[in-house]
Amino acid sequence: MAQPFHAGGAINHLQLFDPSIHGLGIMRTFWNSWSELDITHLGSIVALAGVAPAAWRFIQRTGQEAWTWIKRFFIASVTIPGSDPINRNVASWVLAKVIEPQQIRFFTAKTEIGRDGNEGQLLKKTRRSVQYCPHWESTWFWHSGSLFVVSRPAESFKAAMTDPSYDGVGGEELTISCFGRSAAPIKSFIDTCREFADKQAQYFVIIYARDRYGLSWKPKARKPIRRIETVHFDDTIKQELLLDIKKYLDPRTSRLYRSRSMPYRRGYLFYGPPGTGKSSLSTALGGEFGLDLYEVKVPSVANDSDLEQMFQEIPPQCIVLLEDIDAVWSDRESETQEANGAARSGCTLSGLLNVLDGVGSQEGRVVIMTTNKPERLDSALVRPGRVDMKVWLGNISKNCAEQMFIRMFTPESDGWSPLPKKRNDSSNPQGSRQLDLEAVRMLARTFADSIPEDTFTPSQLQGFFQLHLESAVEAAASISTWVEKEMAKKVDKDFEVISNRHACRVNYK
Ligand SMILES: Nc1ncnc2c1ncn2[C@@H]1O[C@H](COP(=O)(O)OP(=O)(O)OP(=O)(O)O)[C@@H](O)[C@H]1O
Repeated sequence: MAQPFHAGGAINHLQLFDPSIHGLGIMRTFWNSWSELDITHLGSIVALAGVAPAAWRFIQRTGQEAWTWIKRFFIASVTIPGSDPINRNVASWVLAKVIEPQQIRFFTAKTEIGRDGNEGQLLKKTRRSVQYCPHWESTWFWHSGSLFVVSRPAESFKAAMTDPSYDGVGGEELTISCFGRSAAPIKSFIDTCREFADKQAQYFVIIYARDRYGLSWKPKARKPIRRIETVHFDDTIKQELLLDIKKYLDPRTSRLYRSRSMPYRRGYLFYGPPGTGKSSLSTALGGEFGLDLYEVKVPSVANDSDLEQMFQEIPPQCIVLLEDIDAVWSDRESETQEANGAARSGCTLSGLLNVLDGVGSQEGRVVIMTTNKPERLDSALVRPGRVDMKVWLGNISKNCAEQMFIRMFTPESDGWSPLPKKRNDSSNPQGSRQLDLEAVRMLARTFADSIPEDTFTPSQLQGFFQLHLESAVEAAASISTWVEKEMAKKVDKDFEVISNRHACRVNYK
């Protein structure tokens, strides 16, 4: 009998699925044992799976194309650069009002640094708190009757996360889009975000610093407001300073300056030994007047154009803190300073004067310069118009030491008492006895009597309090011994030089 012809030895396609020919019988039995699926359908499924990715790519491309057209004709959008303060305002609003209520499940975790926390816990690496930053690329929400989309590129978020000082809010370019042919709803949305941020920020000062590449300003820390009363120095000078800044920030002053063609700016110099509160006072002023703080570490500035760039990007109405301003030398003093091994900034004196006087500086900023070495400053830098008020922050006076003691041990509403815990006191299971404010005041006077006038820095005294925080009585009793020990220590040369300046500070002012 003639056999059917098989081209190229190929078998008939019906025979291909004949279980008796290829031993597929076992597989078929297996399939049938747990599924109704016929093995002959497998080919179609495999073919479909092969087509699916291409189909998905097609749908995506079509979607993107459609989205581009929708954007072009039906969507308004505003892009906010990562370094702008509005960026942080919008990011905070989106986090609080959209992302958190959605109970997002995707986070980036990193060890929290530079935050106030439980000091004891911070000593153990494994106990350091973890910061969880919600991970989102774009989010949709309704606001005041309009549909909004806020998106941020994932790449810039990843880059921000590698910055150890990043606190997880803002700092990446944001694009806000809304359906409609007008950007007005977006502008009103941004106003809402700013009001929201203002309300939130009333308890915090935001400190901006250059990112690690020196390319843009980044929020470095959000510090709880430090009350100005917690920075101890001459009360009269403190009141003068507060009044001066208040008057300067008054909108009428800005109008008056402008109408008389005067540059609207004000400069302050805080000078004194290390640890006397120059940085603390600057942060406290930020809180007092609701201003953000832009920190420039002068010795780290690479060159004049970097400094100029920094100043151009600083918004109006903020504090610009130029720390360690003595690192800027004029050409004539360069050789002697270098021989002394002093730190030198990459920017020059003329570069600094240019940014202080430049167009960008006339926008209501408060410029604060700090130095430990006022004698090194060029007279051109501290002339009126660049520095309008000089504030000496020196070693602590008896009066300030007394105030500091009262602040440290004033009984608080949480039931904490400034007395040592009495061991085995069964009548008082919590071991605390109340010490009223009058008793604290009396101890403060005894304490201050033991402190020599203008000898220790406030930070040294703070160090002492850190050892005796549990008990006002113990602190008052231990101070004489501490003073003796500290006095016996070798006095640092630099301190002597600065202390001598104190004597001629009246001339300096
Ligand atoms: N006048 C002060 N009143 C209260 N606390 C102070 C004062 N001066 C310093 N301290 C405390 O000492 C620490 C260091 O203060 P701060 O950094 O402000 O000093 P500084 O003068 O800026 O020092 P440096 O010149 O080294 O930068 C802070 O924790 C601060 O609380």
